[in-house]
Amino acid sequence: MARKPLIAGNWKMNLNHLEAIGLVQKIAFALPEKYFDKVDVTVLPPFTDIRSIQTLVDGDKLLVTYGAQDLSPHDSGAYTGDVSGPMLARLGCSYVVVGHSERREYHAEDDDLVNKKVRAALKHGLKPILCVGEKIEVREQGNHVAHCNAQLIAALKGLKAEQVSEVVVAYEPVWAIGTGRVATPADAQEVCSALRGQLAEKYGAEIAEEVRVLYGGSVKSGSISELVKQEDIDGALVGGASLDGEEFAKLCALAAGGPLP
Ligand SMILES: O=C[C@H](O)COP(=O)(O)O
Repeated sequence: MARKPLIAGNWKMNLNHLEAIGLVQKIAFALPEKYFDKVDVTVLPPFTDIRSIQTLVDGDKLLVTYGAQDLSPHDSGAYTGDVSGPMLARLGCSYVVVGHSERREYHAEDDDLVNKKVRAALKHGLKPILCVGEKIEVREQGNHVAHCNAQLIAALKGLKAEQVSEVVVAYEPVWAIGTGRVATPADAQEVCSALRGQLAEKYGAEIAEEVRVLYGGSVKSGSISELVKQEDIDGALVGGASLDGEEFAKLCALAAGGPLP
């Protein structure tokens, strides 16, 4: 089964709601509708931008979807500062990032919490974009594949096979994030293919064929084509390059197989 590529723009902690509207308009203007047959495009803004993006997307019937960068493992209650799955679902979010290395590092999120967040997302009809990836020391020791497989299996613990088919996996080597040092297509393919292999072993070949596995880490329009040519890479989780509307639209068009708009 051919998987439709997904390009997800993780804005991280950038852009207020007015700037967010401007960026989504730029993307929609630069990327004609025909591209959306061949690539799914989503933006992942800060929470404070989501309502404005929802209004724009709904009002102008844009084909760009949107989501969030994190969610609470809880549905409601006394969890100051948290934002829940039901709240995001009500705002029309399609995706939510879970287990990004920046959350693991700066908010001490462990595999158990990541698992709870994956479950919370699925419970409310949000597709989790589950991030896994190794730090440089792990790669230097040659343990990157085992490390990423272990993160994947821990995050999916207790899920049924049909739930796993809703998950998007993103392989993001920590050493490639925001460094300008993109993994080679072969390095990225090695891990993405191993992750799909793990999914096949645990949940069956059919499910593993359905799951989209993205690569993330310094992806730009100049590197996307070679990455998506790899058998097991179904798109990208893009940070820095997603903040530039024209560059992001170009990247999406190339992931769709071109031509450039
Ligand atoms: O979520 C996105 C990644 O952390 C990649 O960020 P980057 O493209 O700025 O390296």
